[in-house]
Amino acid sequence: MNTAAHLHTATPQARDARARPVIDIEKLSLTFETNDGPVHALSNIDLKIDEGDFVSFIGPSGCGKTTLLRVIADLEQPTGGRIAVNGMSPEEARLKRAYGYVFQAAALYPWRTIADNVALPLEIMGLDPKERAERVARNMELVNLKGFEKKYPWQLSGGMQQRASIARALAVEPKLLLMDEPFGALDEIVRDHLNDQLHQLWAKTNKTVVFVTHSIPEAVYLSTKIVVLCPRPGRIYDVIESDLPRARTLDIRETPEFLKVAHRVREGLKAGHSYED
Ligand SMILES: Nc1ncnc2c1ncn2[C@@H]1O[C@H](COP(=O)(O)OP(=O)(O)OP(=O)(O)O)[C@@H](O)[C@H]1O
Repeated sequence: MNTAAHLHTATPQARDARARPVIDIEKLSLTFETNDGPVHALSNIDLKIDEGDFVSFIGPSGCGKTTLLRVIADLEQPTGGRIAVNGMSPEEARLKRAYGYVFQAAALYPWRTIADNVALPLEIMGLDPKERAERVARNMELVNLKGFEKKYPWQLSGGMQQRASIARALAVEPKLLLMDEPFGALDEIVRDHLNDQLHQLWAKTNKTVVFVTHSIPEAVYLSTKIVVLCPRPGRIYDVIESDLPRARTLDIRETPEFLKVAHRVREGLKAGHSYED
């Protein structure tokens, strides 16, 4: 672990905020009671995420990545342990709209234009039309969708639809962005492009991002911290503090430093993997 290098490259705001983690999880567990008996989705999870961190959850299918993200978002209730989001319970954080959530599928309403999809949470919040229009324009520009406001979702490519769903999550102006495999269904080239854009967006806005993925290069390219999970029960196998510079381009994937972090993630995945699956 290279905490010194990590702090050295953090912005001043990120350093100040390190006093209190954005997400603080202690001894958290979650067991689903099913007809086939209990499923131990999460067991004994300890994790701290600081402001400005980009944290990826990676691990084999069923290791609890989505469940952990949903616990942070107050979409699942833990059965044991403690979790605080911005010093509050996940429920309080949700009610205060402390986070934006991006799902695996873009989930845009086909009968609304892209701009109207991005505006939807702002309508629900009751923002006046002028502020709404400003926020829609600002966030569509952030995800490079300027000029596509009047299009309908089906007129856009999969990658553009996913960018629109990111703009919708950003429109509520959360400091925390929770993303569940947002690029999983896209081809490699589009995914590379969106990884690059997401990285730039994160660097520009200094948001805290929690990101679920199955892809080692994606996790290593995007993250300041990589959490490797393993299944049955779902638990943390390794937490890797990346010492790659915060300013990166996709070329970094060819460097020995990148390959070293990727190797450690791969070793963690192998060790925690059951080949009976
Ligand atoms: N609502 C539920 N009821 C019962 N079991 C559930 C429920 N949600 C998830 N599980 C189980 O909890 C475990 C963790 O699931 P989860 O979806 O969090 O894994 P994951 O790592 O995100 O998997 P994937 O990579 O396939 O999306 C799995 O065994 C899953 O079947």
